[in-house]
Amino acid sequence: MTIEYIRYRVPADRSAEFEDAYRRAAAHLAAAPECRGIELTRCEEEPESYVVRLTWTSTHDHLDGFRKGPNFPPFFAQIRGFVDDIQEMRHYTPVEIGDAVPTLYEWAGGADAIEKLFQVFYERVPQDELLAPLFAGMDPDHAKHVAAWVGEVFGGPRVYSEHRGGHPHMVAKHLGRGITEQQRRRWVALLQETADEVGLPDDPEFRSAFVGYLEWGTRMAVIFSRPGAKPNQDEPMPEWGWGNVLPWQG
Ligand code: HEM
Repeated sequence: MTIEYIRYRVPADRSAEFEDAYRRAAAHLAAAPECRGIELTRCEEEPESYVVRLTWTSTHDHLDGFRKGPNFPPFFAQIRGFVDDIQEMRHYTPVEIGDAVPTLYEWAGGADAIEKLFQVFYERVPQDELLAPLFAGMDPDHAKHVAAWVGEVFGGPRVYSEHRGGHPHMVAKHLGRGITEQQRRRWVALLQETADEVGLPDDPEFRSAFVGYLEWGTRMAVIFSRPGAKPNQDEPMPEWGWGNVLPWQG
């Protein structure tokens, strides 16, 4: 993850035009898989100063992917008139200083809690008539692997990326499996029941983020598993957060 800061000094009589240009440009960033977010801020003390904060999957993805890809020309066309107003345009690497808000991984109880969830879940799967056939040849360490994946997605250590082939490996494991909508729903329902059974936090904020990920992830798994599906295996690892609600304060 790389943060790019672009600092502008825009004369007051062009500020509305500048903000509109970025509103239009943002649509082309939204279409780019390399871009994970954009924020435009205006200085309160000196309204001529603006800072654009762009989150890229990596500096390489920005420079070699986005800049050379189809979304750059229409993006740049919107903001090219303000290039001379740029005062700084550089990439920054986030420095780990701890976070005021815990990750979903920490809130869930870390690696032990997530492993227990999937251990119990995959003990139940072979007894479920809809799911059992899909998992008949399951790797004996499957629960551990899925726990490593989910832990990483929820903000935990990069175990799956570093030791299990990351996103491309996970995608490959679903290819050609033909997962049905009924099976997807059963997977989600059984995992939620298991979450209750193993005592995963049940506050509304955590559970809404958890179920949000399950809905998204299982629907992606169904898409990957369709006959002839050709998913983009270079997609970066998903990163899941709290969404619109912060952790429960009691
Ligand atoms: C959030 C949703 C899901 C996540 C995070 C997930 C995660 C994973 C991961 C990480 C693997 C590869 C494990 C390894 O490295 O060996 C995998 C494999 C697999 N997944 Fe999923 N999956 C999801 C949904 C589903 C659903 C809905 C189904 C079917 C109902 C499914 C069926 C399978 C099967 C059959 C395998 C291969 C198991 C084996 O033979 O080892 N997945 N999944």
